[in-house]
Amino acid sequence: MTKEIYENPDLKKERQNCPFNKEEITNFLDGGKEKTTERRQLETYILSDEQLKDAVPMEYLSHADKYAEELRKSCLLMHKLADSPAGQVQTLRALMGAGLGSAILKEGNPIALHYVMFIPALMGQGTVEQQAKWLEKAYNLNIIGTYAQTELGHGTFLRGLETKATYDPVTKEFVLESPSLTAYKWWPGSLGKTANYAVVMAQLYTKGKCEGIHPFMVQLRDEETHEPLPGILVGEIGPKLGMNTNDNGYLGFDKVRIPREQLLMKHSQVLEDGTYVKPTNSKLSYGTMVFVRVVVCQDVTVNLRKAVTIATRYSCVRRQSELKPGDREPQVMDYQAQQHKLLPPLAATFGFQLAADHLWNLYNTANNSMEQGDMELLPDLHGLSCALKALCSSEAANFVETCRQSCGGHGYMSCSNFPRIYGQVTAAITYEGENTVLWLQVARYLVKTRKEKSGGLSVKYLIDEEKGPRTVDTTPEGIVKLYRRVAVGLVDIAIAELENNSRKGYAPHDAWNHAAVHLIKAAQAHARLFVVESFVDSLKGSRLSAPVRAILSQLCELFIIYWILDRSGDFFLCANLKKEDLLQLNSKYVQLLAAIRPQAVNIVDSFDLRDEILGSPLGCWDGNVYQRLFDEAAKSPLNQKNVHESFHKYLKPLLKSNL
Ligand SMILES: Cc1cc2nc3c(=O)[nH]c(=O)nc-3n(C[C@H](O)[C@H](O)[C@H](O)COP(=O)(O)OP(=O)(O)OC[C@H]3O[C@@H](n4cnc5c(N)ncnc54)[C@H](O)[C@@H]3O)c2cc1C
Repeated sequence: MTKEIYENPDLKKERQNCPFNKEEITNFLDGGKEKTTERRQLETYILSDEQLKDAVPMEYLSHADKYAEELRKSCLLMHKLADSPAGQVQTLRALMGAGLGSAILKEGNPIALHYVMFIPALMGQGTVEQQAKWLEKAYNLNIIGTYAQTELGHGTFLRGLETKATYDPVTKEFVLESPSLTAYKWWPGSLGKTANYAVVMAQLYTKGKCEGIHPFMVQLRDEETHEPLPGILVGEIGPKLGMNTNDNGYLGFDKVRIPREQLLMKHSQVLEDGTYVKPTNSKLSYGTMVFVRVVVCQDVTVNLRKAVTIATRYSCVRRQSELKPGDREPQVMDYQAQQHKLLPPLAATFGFQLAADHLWNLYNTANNSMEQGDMELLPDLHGLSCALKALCSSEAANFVETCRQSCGGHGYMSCSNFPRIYGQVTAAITYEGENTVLWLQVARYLVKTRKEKSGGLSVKYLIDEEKGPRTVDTTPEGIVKLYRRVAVGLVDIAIAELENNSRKGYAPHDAWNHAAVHLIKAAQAHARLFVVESFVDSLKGSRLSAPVRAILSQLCELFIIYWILDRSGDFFLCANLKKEDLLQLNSKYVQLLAAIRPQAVNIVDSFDLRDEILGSPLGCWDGNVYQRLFDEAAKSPLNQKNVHESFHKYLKPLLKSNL
């Protein structure tokens, strides 16, 4: 007899009569049927290993024990790589990401930086000889590295970094020094306890002149004992909002000597006599940055999918209050207010992924021309990747927090997994380029393009003016036009502000600083235009069945209207929007909420996120929320005895003291 699998009756009902094929959406998101099969095989291979499961939930371990436990699992995963059904590269990508990887390494992977930053830095900055010397060792995990750039005193402003590497032509060595407390490296992941090597960014001094920031390969710890080498002062920076087992660290240098050959010399060199040879092209490292930012967009999107799945399933299980007097309490998902919280982030997961895919395709096209020596497309792509990274991370962080709030009190439990998901997504606002700083870089590119009438593909709309009457058309294609008008209009407002500041007598840098609010708005509008355009165009161009196309088109429309309603002032100001248009969009929006509501569970099911990946009693496929919450509470160390020893030590004396 087969054991009947429990399924919450409300969820069961939600899943009946699904008008579209969920598997088709799964395949669409995975990038094809074969990719889905491959992913599932890999998930089964990894998640069925008992040794990779937590005996005790992470929350109950000390800071040090958490690190040790995640390191144990991380090393075990590396041993499993060789037999993986998906191949090493695919498996590594999955294990470092927000999906499968986070099911095992919930608080962060202590060796992630080795793959995410150290190896790419060696590949991007090392000469062929340098790669031959270190890459194989790195791939074989004979050495584990990190990327040490940020310091206690400086993150964004790279020219302000203080770590010094002074060339000594007598010994043909560089001398590394941290001249002050603020010069200490602070933040690099894996640096605290795990890595024994690092690519260190330092100011290069030779022949008495500073040549700016350069990458150096530095051994930090003895390969046998793991003790820090003489002159290396290294440790962990302590607990953070999230990602607590990434052992982010600090690092100082007390006159550490390294051979000249440890300057990574692919782009610039120091000759034996100390002569500095400049890089031929300053844009050469852009390619890797575009790649990393696409990965950030994909990861925050997966995290958002997790949050939306948890909140949507829970909202269909949870019944609360009274909608119709005297009736049974409704599922909270039936409140329009709840739909307004959850359906825009649900739609956003598609918009962000399609935009990231679009950027990835542009990157591959640009790479081909780069191989022919043509670097022209790269600055444009660089700008676009900054814009998309900043938009996806900040919007996803807000949406994840809304999902948490939508689950009421239970969303505040650690076991809901919202705190961890939020911790990961909000970190992406700061790393790989702090978002505000990225927005301002994007704005500089937009202003330059608009003023000089010259720029790349993504900003062509700033050069080719819209022709014809500026009517308002609320079809998806018409709405794209409105976003375009807003993007152009906000750039013009920022330029006017800059000119106004100049007229007031401000120096250019002050004029820029005093226009920052407008500049950032313009950059954000540019990023939103890219997402909206990618979403609309991708659906037009795809070979989807009619039912899948119908639901994705509804999500697309909902999302592009949601952003207009949220920022209607910009559309009144720049896109010729009238009160009647806004009212019409408002009623379209609420109609779409009602139309999508019945399919919300089916859509999140099509994300195909296993319970282990969701890691939340609120979001499990079976909807057995209350039993699972109780099971989680039973794991609390405070529940192992009826009376805790602290009662006798502290509470009882107080109770008996007759104060
Ligand atoms: C989870 C996590 C992991 C990290 N991992 C690594 C790592 O592996 N290796 C590494 O080297 N670093 C790492 N970092 C550091 C990260 O790269 C820096 O935190 C980031 O570059 C921001 O620098 P900062 O912290 O010095 O902030 P600051 O630059 O001091 O920024 C502080 C505030 O000032 C604002 N600001 C700064 N400059 C400007 C400007 N020009 N105009 C307007 N506003 C400005 C910012 O917007 C921000 O609001 C990590 C950080 C985090 C949070």
